Amino acid sequence: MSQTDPQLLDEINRLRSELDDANYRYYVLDEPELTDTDYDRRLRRLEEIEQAHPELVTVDSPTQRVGAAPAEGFAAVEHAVPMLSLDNAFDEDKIVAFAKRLNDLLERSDDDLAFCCEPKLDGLAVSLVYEQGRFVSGATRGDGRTGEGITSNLRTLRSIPLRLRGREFPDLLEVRGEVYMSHSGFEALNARARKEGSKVFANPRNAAAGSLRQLDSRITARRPLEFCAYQLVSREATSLANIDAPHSEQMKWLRSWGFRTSPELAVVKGSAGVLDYCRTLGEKRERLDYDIDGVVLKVDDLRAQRELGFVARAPRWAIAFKFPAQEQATRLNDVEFQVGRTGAITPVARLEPVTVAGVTVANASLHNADEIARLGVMIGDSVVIRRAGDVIPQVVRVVAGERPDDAREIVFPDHCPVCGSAIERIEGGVAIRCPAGLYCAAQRKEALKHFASRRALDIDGLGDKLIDALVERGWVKTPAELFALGAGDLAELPRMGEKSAANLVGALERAKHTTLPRFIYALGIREVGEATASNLARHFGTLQALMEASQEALEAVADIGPIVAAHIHAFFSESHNRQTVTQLLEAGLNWHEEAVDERPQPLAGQSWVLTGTLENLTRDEGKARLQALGAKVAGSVSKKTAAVVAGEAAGSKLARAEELGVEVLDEATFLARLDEWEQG
Ligand SMILES: NC(=O)c1ccc[n+]([C@@H]2O[C@H](COP(=O)([O-])OP(=O)(O)OC[C@H]3O[C@@H](n4cnc5c(N)ncnc54)[C@H](O)[C@@H]3O)[C@@H](O)[C@H]2O)c1
Ligand SMILES: [Zn+2]
Repeated sequence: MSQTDPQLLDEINRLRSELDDANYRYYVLDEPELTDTDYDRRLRRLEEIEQAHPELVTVDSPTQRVGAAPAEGFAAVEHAVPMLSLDNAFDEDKIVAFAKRLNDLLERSDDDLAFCCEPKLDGLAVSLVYEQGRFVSGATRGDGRTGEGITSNLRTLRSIPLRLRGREFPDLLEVRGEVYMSHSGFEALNARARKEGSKVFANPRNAAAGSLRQLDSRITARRPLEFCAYQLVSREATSLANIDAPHSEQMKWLRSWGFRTSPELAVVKGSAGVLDYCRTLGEKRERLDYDIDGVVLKVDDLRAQRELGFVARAPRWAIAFKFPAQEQATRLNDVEFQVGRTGAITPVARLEPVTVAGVTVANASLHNADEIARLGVMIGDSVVIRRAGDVIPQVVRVVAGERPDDAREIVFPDHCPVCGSAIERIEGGVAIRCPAGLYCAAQRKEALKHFASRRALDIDGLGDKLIDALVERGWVKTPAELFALGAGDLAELPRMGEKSAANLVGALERAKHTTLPRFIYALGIREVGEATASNLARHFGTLQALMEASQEALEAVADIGPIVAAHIHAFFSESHNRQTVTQLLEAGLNWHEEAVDERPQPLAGQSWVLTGTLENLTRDEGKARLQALGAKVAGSVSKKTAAVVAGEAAGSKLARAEELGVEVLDEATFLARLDEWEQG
């Protein structure tokens, strides 16, 4: 036996220990550190060396094994038929070579073998066992021979039938498939986690694995997991005519028994058909609402499958064509703060451009300060970026051990990077925003659209497109400038004749005479809707008094809590906003300050309760109309309640009202009374 190069032995040992480590992190902890690309590169290198030196292959080498041993805490479940991995093809040549190899083994002369192609879902493999059509046990793949018993967790997935449909199923049946999480489910789960400060997952695969391998199945039940079946493993004689039916046929049986199978499944001929399928699905990948990392192609003919058999860790009759990875590592060059259309300020990562799943990525979202703290990221770090479908690329983690000496802390601004207004901190200081909606260039369009809208200043003819054009031309920077527009200028805009220009000038002139509630609402103060604007106007009487109100004074207003009070206070504390108000008054906006108090308040001092579903108006509208008449709207019924409005399917509140003898109005009576009161 020849002497083996000690350096090569070193490399083998290092690769094996790195891969063992990566497997443990990936399959057991659901917290990989390597990107899949780095993992695959190491595995391929090890395979290469072992191929050249077969004498160095050991049974426990990562090239010979599947997954990782089951984690503690779960019952070990032995698989009757081992659950294997798949061989990979990273380029088209390898597909052609694969088809050729099979044709040689099967002694076929033409490249026209039928393959069943399916997306390779990026989740985790599970096995489900059915006895007499009932789901009796389910397990993860584990190390291929022994998996983790997770029956009660799997029972919570709605796409796993607990009883099979129809009758033509074997008495003992094993079905395999992938448990995964859709992009939308994943985004929703992470958004909730960010809000609650709980664990944020790096990608849908980790989220699916972490959710499924919970010791408490109530947690699994709340996670948006799906199951897609991809293999029938029958363990027993069956009443079905031909258990050797092609794989694609068996997928149809699974569907008839109530399983979901991939809608993309197709049977194609030869390597040309496969490559065609892979290219088409590759283009479609972007539009799917779930992660796929490639295409699995399986020989469709079961007898041929049996003839081909298996190698150490994978069947010989199937291969996975891998798409470009959705995660890549790159350098974080800088962090900039972007002001959104509605004033939310978000940190954006400026990256060393990197190709992720076929697209160059130079920016990624960092969400907020909490997310940055969670990631522990600094400028200069090497970070892993993930891009999937049309979701904005995300920074999912920092690559450990690669922080340069000159790495810098990410510092949040205290002034808006666009307009310089003092920043407002909301939601416990996690989110920040620029409160100068009508002043800030980043928010100009949205703020003006709101300002001109029907329930605000109601400027007839000033639609969204027109506002976009005015802002883009730089003609209108502040709302006051709207009132300086001349008919001559306006007539030059696209789709504006002289007549409509003159009409708009007239509408602007009319809009100057408004009411205080409309004016307050038009300012676009965060969380100040129409009802709150009316309450503020009624409470303070004048704009001046509102602008000078302290936080406590604001909290004393009906239905205003500390958060809304803080928004209002921050708004009027910002000098740019005060300047906007002054400019509007100078432009001629006016109202009768007393007008608000002149409205009748026949329900002053009364407490009302709305319950059930109303047909002709929303709860909020009902509430706003009652408040405008002076009533308070409460959430529970007591002896002091003046009346209860009971809509469709009213429950305990209606019962309580009846018990206390409180007056109950149905919707029709309520609407009729409202009309009467409002007309005075
Ligand atoms: N980043 C890391 O540290 C790390 C560690 C371990 C593994 N990995 C990743 O996992 C891959 C290896 O994982 P693997 O051993 O699970 O094998 P695999 O992902 O290459 O293929 C086998 C698996 O494919 C899945 N699959 C999806 N759709 C299928 C279909 N239609 N038919 C059959 N199977 C289908 C099943 O879960 C099956 O177990 C690596 O290539 C790497 O990308 C990454
Ligand atoms: Zn700003």
